Amino acid sequence: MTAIAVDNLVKEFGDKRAVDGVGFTTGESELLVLVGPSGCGKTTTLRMLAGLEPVSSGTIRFGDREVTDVRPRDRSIAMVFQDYAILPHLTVFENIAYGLRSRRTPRAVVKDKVPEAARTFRIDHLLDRKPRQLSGGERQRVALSRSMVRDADLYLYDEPLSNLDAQLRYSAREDILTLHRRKKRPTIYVTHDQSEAMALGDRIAVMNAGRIQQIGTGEELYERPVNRFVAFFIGTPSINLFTMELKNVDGDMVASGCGLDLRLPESIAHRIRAYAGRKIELGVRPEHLHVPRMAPFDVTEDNTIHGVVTVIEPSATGSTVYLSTPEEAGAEPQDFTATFKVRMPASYLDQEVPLGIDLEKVHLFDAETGDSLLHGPQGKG
Ligand SMILES: Nc1ncnc2c1ncn2[C@@H]1O[C@H](COP(=O)(O)OP(=O)(O)OP(=O)(O)O)[C@@H](O)[C@H]1O
Repeated sequence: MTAIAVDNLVKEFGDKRAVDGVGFTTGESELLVLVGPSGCGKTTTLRMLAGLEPVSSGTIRFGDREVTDVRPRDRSIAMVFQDYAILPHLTVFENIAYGLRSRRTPRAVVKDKVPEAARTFRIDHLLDRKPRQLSGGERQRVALSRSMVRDADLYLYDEPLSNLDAQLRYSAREDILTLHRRKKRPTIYVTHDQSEAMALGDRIAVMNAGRIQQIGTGEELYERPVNRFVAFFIGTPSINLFTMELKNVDGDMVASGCGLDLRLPESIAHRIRAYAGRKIELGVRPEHLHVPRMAPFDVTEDNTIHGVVTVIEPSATGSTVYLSTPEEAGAEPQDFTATFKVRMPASYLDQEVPLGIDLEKVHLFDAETGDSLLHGPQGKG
């Protein structure tokens, strides 16, 4: 079976570099998600893979075969677009069969495969309908059925769920995983939604400004982001970032700033002594802030942040609490977020509370470059 290898892919539109040296390989049955903010070059990368957009430079290989300049129809690709590309004048059956017919598939095969795919996606009772008689979710499943009937070397999805409401999106994710598990072929899935990326991807490539910032499993990206961008993009609510200075205080490494002096544990300190005197951003994920009496570690003045509670938002699993560092802390107040597994009573609103920071789990980034001091090319982890 075919795996995909993309090397140093560049796309320029005039003097705009939309894709700037993208490279990755996929496993033979891997689902790789490209995720990133609007305009970062995801769709352009996908269109180059499909052959719909010529590359400015770089190579694309499907297994042993270089396809960089091969026409789209000779690439053996099945693609599901954001707008599903469903033909309004054809019935559901004919829409699903479209790719097979255009490849001159024998009638008997079409007659078998189309209802089978429609059954998989629970639209077999709609085969005679026209697209205008379908709901958004049903149309989306027509598009999935159409890619199901094809035996392609590569499956591509461009934000196929963005037109669906939240509930349908969850069930459609399952449909996509069903299709992927049946096909066991490399699949590239584009989305701007990090939670969708986490739910679907075997691995995730986070893109920004035309480049892949990091590729890894959801867990790797979440726990070991190589830079501030990845740390901030992955995870909801986003990681809290505090601009601070690293100090060596009698051999201890202390992160100082925003009214805080945080004594970093030796597990982190020994990796960053060379950075003493440098400006950093300290990243704390909202779930790594703890009410002192419930913290799984000792809360002391070396790991405490004080915050005035500004908003308490109940969530399915507890509460999300928005806070601001108190004014008298000797620095500009800074907003930050904490998530708790329990409901915080409304009586805490406008109150100042101490929270323990799990310093074993913090992230440190060079304030200038945004690179992690702990993970990736600059770090040792
Ligand atoms: N045909 C084109 N001509 C000129 N510029 C283009 C063209 N297609 C894309 N671009 C530009 O290239 C950049 C990347 O676009 P692309 O559509 O790949 O981003 P994206 O990450 O998929 O964004 P979105 O999530 O909004 O679809 C954008 O700045 C876009 O304006």
